Amino acid sequence: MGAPVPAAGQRQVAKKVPVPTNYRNAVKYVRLAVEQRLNVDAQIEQDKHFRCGRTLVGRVLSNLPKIDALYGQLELATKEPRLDVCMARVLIAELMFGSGRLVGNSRPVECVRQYAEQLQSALATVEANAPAAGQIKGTAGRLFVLRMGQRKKGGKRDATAAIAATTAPEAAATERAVSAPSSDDPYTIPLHSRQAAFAILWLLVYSFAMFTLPFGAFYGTRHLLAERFAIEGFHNTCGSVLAAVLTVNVIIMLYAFRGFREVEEEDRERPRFVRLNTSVLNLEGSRRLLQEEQWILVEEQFADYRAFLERVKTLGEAEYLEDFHFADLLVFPHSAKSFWARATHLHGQFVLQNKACLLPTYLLKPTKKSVVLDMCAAPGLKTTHLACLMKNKGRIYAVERCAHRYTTLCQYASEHGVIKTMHRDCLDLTDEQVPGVEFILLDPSCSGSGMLKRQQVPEPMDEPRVYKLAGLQYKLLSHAMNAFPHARRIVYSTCSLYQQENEGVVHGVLRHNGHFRLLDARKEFGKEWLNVGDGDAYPGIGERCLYARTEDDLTIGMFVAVFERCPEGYENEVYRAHEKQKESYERVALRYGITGKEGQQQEQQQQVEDAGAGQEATGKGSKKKAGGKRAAAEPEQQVESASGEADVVQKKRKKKSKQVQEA
Ligand SMILES: C[S@@+](CC[C@H](N)C(=O)[O-])C[C@H]1O[C@@H](n2cnc3c(N)ncnc32)[C@H](O)[C@@H]1O
Repeated sequence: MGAPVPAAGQRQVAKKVPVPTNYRNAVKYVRLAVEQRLNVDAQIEQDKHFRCGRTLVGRVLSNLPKIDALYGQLELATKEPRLDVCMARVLIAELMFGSGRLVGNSRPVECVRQYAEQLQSALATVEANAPAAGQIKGTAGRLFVLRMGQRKKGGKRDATAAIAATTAPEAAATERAVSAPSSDDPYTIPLHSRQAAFAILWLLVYSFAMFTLPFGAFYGTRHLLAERFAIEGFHNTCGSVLAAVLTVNVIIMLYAFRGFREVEEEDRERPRFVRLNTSVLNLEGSRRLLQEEQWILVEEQFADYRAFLERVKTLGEAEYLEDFHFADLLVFPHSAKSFWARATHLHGQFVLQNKACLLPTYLLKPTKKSVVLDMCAAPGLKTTHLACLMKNKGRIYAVERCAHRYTTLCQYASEHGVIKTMHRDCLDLTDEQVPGVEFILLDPSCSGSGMLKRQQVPEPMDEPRVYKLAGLQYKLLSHAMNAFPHARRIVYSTCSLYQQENEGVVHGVLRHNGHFRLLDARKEFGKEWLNVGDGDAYPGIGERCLYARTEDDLTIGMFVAVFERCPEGYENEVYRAHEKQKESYERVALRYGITGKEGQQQEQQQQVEDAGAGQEATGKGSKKKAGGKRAAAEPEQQVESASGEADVVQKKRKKKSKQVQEA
């Protein structure tokens, strides 16, 4: 088998290296599927010791025609008679369509490895000869079934579809065509249309049930009670109504149950993110550890972020990816949740943390040995990530005011000498207590509307609460900008999707703090990112802030804004515009003999009227502009509310407005 033959008289003492268990197991199932035409799906599912079975076996079966073509083209049957054909299939699949490398030095592995280059060049010919989508119409009915299976089950795609394909070799031969349906295939129904059709169908079924079954239950029970048990009158009616009510409730429960099931299905697309604790483990080490746990690293290259996300959605149950953006983040399928819950022996090296939470820490970009302040630190996931990014050098002050959360923070921080925890209110903090702070992370309490649970069971916005939170967030951000004279970069983040807590707060704070400016977070990030804030409602602000969105990024919802101290003598544009406006208010005030703030009220009123007139004249465009102005005015109002001035100001405004009208 290609292994060097020992020279005459030379004794060979080489120990026989065993073939890795995963490969041996895969060979067993491939043999059953290919030679005996068995559906091994259920068997693999039950084989708890072969967790990566779906991926390994699926990979062979879904590429079987190409693998066999490669096997034939290289004449492996004659050149390597001792190499078992199923073993060859598994190893070629791994090498050409899987991780791209083989584990260990067993003889079959060494044997296939030596053909790696030849296999690579032969693959181009084999792929060129593979049948195109147009050629598969004869088996289109079967392919339709395959597509349904592939799209619906996501992570289970490989094995299920491939095993079905194995039972029909002609269908398997078109695996490539299956994964890229052609527009001229009449059997392909777009996924969204199919989902909508099913939703409507189910709705019809339930409404039909709702309008028929309770009546059936009512009259059936009435009849039964009267005929069989001779119960008439009031008792009969009670029994019949009870039966109808029970039926209604059962239907409602079934409907709700279906809803929960759908949420679970959606969950399945969401990955489990795991961060490396780079203080104790590097990427290479993580690969080794995970391989020992039978995880398979998908080493594909992605053209862009969207292509990566699509691959994440179809991760096999034993596969994982290294993240597209962050080198210290790994992406596992949703089903890995239970593995990570059990794998307590790995919790020191790996940290369960959502990808969105890495945006603020990466964007803070603390330099080596710098002084960082994490104003709202507990439980400390971002703090410990900062410690890793800073390679445990410099100083991180981690502040938390809530006692029990502070205890958790201390536990997390205990491994990182660079973190100094402080149990206090960060609004009382001054530069003397945390000397020389240059970088500030502010991740304050928020409504949490971006958390998955809140998104799955949406509830209406609690406006007074959000209003209050925005006031507090404004106060904290203002404090960050003013209490620490050496602060040069501030990152503000929330796990809220409400603009009031995000762009609104940023706008309010820029307006009153000319010495900090808002950076373009997308540019600062330096990599492809999909979502930014609302630039229509908050021009010059929205488009500079980042959002992570569950529906796109498969993460929790998160907002991030990055501020930088302005150079000497420079003030941010929002502040300058506001100052200019204030001057114009003062001029109005002088004209009418009222105070500056009241002048502002007059001017704003005039602007709204102007916008209204413009809207009438120009339609939609002007309406948007007016909306933008109104939205932009919100944080100002929130600040006033936070300091308890709002009512007084309102009353004064009304009174003076009346006076001016009279004048
Ligand atoms: C969203 S959590 C922070 C999460 C944390 N950054 C992480 O990634 O693990 C907000 C925290 O800020 C704390 N907090 C809120 N206001 C505070 C204040 N004025 N001073 C200190 N901590 C505060 C809350 O108790 C809460 O633990």
